[in-house]
Amino acid sequence: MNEATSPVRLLVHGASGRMGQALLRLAAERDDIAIAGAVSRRVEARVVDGIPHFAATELAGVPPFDVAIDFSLPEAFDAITQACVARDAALVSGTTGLSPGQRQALDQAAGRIPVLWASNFSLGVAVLHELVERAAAALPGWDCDIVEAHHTRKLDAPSGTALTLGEVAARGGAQARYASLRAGDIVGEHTVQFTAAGERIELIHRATSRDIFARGALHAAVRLRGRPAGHYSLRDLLD
Ligand SMILES: NC(=O)C1=CN([C@@H]2O[C@H](COP(=O)(O)OP(=O)(O)OC[C@H]3O[C@@H](n4cnc5c(N)ncnc54)[C@H](OP(=O)(O)O)[C@@H]3O)[C@@H](O)[C@H]2O)C=CC1
Ligand SMILES: O=C(O)C1=N[C@H](C(=O)O)C[C@H](O)C1
Repeated sequence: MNEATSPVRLLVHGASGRMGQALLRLAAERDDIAIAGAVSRRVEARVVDGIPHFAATELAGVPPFDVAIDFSLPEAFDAITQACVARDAALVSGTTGLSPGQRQALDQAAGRIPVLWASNFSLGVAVLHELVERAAAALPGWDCDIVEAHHTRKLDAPSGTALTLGEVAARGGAQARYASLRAGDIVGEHTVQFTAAGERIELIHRATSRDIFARGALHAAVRLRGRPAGHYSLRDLLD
């Protein structure tokens, strides 16, 4: 079996989390992915459903892997980036709340390995980017406000998606303001609102399942394996 036909050996970083659990469940349904290992801050069981689990402190000792998918926390991000560079493996990350220094480190890593970081792995948000840029360019002088709502366990605000939408609006000439709501178990909602005297446009994306993010990340991982070093976007890897 050559690399093109063998399953992608995947390391899931942040495995015990909400996203990590969705990734493990959905990866198990695919025959083009083999889970090489699962990493969390702490481990309670060494092997779960045949998958070896490792604590963050054991990252250097994980089995060989082709791609790591990281949905963890900013404080865990440097270690997985370095581990991917050390193993010459690709990195797919959705961790939000990264510092400017961490974004720079990601750019440096992209000089050595294939890297894809996205604040949102859903197809709907990718399309929302295009709509927001067009609306911002077509509505000079209108107020642009980005309102995001998430579950109460989310640590960063504004959300990574909101900040990216703000960057997209800026490309169209709008300067966005942000508002954040934390309530219940909301998976993730983003409203981009353009307002002028007497009228208003609202562009809304509502995620109701984390599976959409996990599927997007798994899709990216399969398509990133074996590519040259560089910084890739979801668009680069779409079918
Ligand atoms: N880009 C996107 O599409 C999406 C991005 N996200 C982002 O993904 C990240 C994770 O979200 P979510 O799954 O809800 O978070 P959780 O809090 O549910 O999970 C965090 C995970 O990171 C692990 N972790 C914490 N510290 C370390 C460490 N030092 N080393 C290794 N692992 C560590 C935790 O392990 P332990 O349980 O042992 O503490 C846990 O497995 C967030 O930044 C969130 O904003 C979320 C959804 C979609
Ligand atoms: O933490 C989450 O849950 C989410 N985080 C991402 C973000 O910060 O934009 C994506 C999604 O909205 C869910």
